[in-house]
Amino acid sequence: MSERTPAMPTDSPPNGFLWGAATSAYQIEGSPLADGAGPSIWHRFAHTPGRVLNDDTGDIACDHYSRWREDVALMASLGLNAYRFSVAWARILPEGTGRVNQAGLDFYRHLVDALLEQGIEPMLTLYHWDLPEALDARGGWASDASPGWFADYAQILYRALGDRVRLWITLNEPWVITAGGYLYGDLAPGHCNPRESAIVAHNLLRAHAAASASGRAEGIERIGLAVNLEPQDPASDSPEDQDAAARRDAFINRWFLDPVFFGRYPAQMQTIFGTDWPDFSASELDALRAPPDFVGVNYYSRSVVRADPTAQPVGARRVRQDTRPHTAMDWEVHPQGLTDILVWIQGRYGNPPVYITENGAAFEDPQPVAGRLRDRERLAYLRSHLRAASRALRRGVDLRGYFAWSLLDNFEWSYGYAKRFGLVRVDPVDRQRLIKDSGRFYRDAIRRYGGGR
Ligand SMILES: OC[C@@H]1[C@@H](O)[C@H](O)[C@@H](O)c2nc(CNc3ccccc3)cn21
Repeated sequence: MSERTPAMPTDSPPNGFLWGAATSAYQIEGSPLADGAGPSIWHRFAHTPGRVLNDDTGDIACDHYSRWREDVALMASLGLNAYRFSVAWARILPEGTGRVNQAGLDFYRHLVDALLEQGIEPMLTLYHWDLPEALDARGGWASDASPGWFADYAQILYRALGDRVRLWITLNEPWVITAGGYLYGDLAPGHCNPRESAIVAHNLLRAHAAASASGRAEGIERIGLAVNLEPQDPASDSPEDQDAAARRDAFINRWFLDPVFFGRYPAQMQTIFGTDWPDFSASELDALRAPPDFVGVNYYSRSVVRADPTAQPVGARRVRQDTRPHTAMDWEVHPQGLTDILVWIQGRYGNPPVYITENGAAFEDPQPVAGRLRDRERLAYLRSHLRAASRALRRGVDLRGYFAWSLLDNFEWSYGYAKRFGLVRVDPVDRQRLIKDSGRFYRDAIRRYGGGR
């Protein structure tokens, strides 16, 4: 099969299937303080020496804030019929609450209108990690007031864009927000405090429920939650490794989905956090129950897990599969894990509608030659994972769309610009866009199997 022939599933996805790409505000926009916007925790974090590789910042990023018209045209040239993006909260509410910055609302309204003119369905993420700095100064997600702040912000956007945007996501990856920002400290705001992290996770769940309720009140019908999911395969059939994999499964995959679907935390959370786990009342737990209208699945890889009492707080660690291919993030390439996790959702949570809201890979790209960039590894990753998604469809998973991560090479958080996930190259000097071979493959696959725009 040649690289150009999209080796896609034999059976086409259902009618209305979305073929998209995903980005987030701080990673692509640049101009973080333009037109009245306030600073976010990522603006502060990236400007703190030593926090981001090479001290890179999102001050320019992909310059999408200026180039958004060009980027919508690029999406149309790829044949996308959907685009997932996030709104920078501090562009809308520079102080996080109170005064609304009309220029911020105008930016996103123009973007949405341009997408719709091209027949591209917008999927709007309300929060993709960039909390307004002013709210972090008031306790951030650890504050009991944070769910109310978030619901008020969401309501402003529902009222401004609810007549144009049909697909909404409250939070992107509450697990990463919690673990990266408050447990391990490698992401903004850079805290390392287990008890605080458990409170933050609880407030994020309260915030999802509050923003879902305020969306219902505004007549919004499709509100989802995007979660990073990662199958946890035990390294051996020993009870110790089986238990370790079960703990890490609860910690990563069920910490947030069980509460929103069942109104309870996984039993292992008490074991993992010990005395740092708060004593939540029955009513506090029941209030977390807010089943999403769809689950956004962000899938990249799986983990093979071995018990390790020194690897806290879970007592488990990943075992690198040295004989298997890995991406530039050192994540194993394991497409079967996508099928497995989609079937797992189907069985555990009652076959809810699902979108793959992120799937992609960073690799060391070759330099372009004669206007062509041959990113063979990323193309192969994309092909194998589209096939994996097709296997899930054949198993009856209610899969409604696929969003490649990412449309553009962009700011990869604490890695800065050193890791590139884009289907489209962004030149580090002049930000010129160049569609890579993986982007061409995706375009051909959409032409061949998509319903078209
Ligand atoms: O790392 C690639 C992307 C990132 O650019 C997105 O903003 C974010 O939504 C995202 N989530 C994951 C998967 N989960 C993850 C796990 C541990 C640390 C960081 C991310 C990968 N990615």
